[in-house]
Amino acid sequence: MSLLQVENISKSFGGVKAVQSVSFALQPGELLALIGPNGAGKSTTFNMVGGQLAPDSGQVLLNGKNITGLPPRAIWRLGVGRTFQIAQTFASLTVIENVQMALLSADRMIFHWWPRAASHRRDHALALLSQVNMQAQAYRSCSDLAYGDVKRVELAMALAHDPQLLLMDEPTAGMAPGERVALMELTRRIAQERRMGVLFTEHSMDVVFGQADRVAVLVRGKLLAEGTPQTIRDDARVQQAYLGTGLVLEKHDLPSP
Ligand SMILES: Nc1ncnc2c1ncn2[C@@H]1O[C@H](COP(=O)(O)OP(=O)(O)OP(=O)(O)O)[C@@H](O)[C@H]1O
Repeated sequence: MSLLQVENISKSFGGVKAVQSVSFALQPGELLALIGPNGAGKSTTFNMVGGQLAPDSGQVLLNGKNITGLPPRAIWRLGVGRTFQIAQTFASLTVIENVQMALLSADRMIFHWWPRAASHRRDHALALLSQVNMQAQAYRSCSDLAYGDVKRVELAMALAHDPQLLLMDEPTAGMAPGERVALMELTRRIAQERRMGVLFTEHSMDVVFGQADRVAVLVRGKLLAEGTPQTIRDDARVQQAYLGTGLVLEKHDLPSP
């Protein structure tokens, strides 16, 4: 049984068929990149998995359980974490306090709020920070961190409720090329260690082709191709789909296999 099974999901907005009968699966420990030109249906697909949107038809299964159309909080409770295009941390709190807040939420104690967070599961928070190599900066304010470090804190926060599946919406947006690859290498290592699946949308081809185990390509709402980075980079239909979009998908720009 797959960790995530997406079966023929579709979504229209008025007359716009944003996603049309898209299917794919994701296994534990695997990184699957969802790519495609602007308006291809990536965010819509992503939001149907996370519960922000309900599909018009089709279904989403998590470990065989039908989660189609459940609200985001219920899907999160079932083990689906999420990070956002713009990192969601509290700038006024320290790094460790941010992770402690995430642990309070995971423990259903969020309404205890401050000052409980300061003492809540400090060791666990430090262990999560050490997984993202941020332990040494635990007591710094989040507002003092470089953006790449904020993204790592956000990753530690997403791990606080021990997700089986992590949804990452353009995780490397706004980051420098070296930082992008480092963040996704770290994510990849954590995913393998925890046997956590990762579904991510991404525009940076160095990240997609260097880090994803598999790549799914959406074009105008349909799944055009799905396979290993090698298969996708050699697929003439994918090359064609990217022509004229302003996005680069050329062999000389991609890392060697
Ligand atoms: N809430 C909405 N109302 C109306 N149309 C929408 C809505 N959300 C998305 N669409 C349309 O659905 C199509 C798919 O959009 P979507 O945002 O899923 O694409 P995307 O691949 O994520 O694009 P991008 O890379 O630009 O973020 C587009 O034509 C978009 O205009």
